[in-house]
Amino acid sequence: MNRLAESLRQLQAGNKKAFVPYIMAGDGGLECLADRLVMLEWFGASSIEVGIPFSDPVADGPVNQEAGLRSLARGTTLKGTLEQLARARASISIPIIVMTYLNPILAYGIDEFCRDSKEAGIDGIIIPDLPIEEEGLMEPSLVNAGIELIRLVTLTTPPERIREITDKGNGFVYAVTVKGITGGRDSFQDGLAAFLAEVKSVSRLPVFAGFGVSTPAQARELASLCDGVISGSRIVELLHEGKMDELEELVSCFKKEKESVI
Ligand SMILES: O=P(O)(O)OC[C@@H](O)[C@@H](O)c1c[nH]c2ccccc12
Repeated sequence: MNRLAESLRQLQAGNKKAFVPYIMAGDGGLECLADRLVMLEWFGASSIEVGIPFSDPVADGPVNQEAGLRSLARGTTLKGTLEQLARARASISIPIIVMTYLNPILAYGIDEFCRDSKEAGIDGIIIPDLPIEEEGLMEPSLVNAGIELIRLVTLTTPPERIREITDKGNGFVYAVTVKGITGGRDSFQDGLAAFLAEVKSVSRLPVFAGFGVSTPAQARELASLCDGVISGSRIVELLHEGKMDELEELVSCFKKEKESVI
């Protein structure tokens, strides 16, 4: 069983919610990536989503876009990121999920990317601009490398397509909770509870929800409707501003809850 499947099994067995922080590789310098991953695991992250900077990140809001630009300005490459992830692998045990648009993979070479990702100990991958109709392009190499493709469903995905998407793979499904791009929101969209209930009812996979989670209270609210939450822009911001106490408070929000119950 791969690390991601095992982690999902443990969460379910322990009746625990997952908290998945997203960070931009190379923001703050690629040399600090491994330390940041170790810190996030220590704070209580269940998995970590690592973004590859890209010049045209269509799903990203301003905070993530700026982090990507800072990272690119420092010369971050996909190759360099995979090397740092390989180095980090020895020090962390939780799953690593890479988020990248398709173009950097095509430029790197699909087979080479899957091979090097496997060697780096990457467990899953999110490719927001790869529709399921085009997955054939990547699938054999990913399967060969034992890397799970994490697929997205959104508020506008019709039910039959949600079923089709969640019938695939052995990871989790990423339920996007807003109509729009990544970034903080004051409140969640109307109809969100019904949407997540629908995804949960058709999905054989655990359902993780993301987009717009910036506070522990929002994370708890959302987690009551699904199996885990993903938080990106706020994490990126707190790291950039060096607000480590607040970062710990957010990342550990389910861990603390659990401990205080005991
Ligand atoms: O930033 P938010 O609103 O907290 O959402 C998570 C998000 O940043 C992260 O999962 C992500 C970053 N870039 C993406 C592109 C597509 C899908 C997801 C993402």
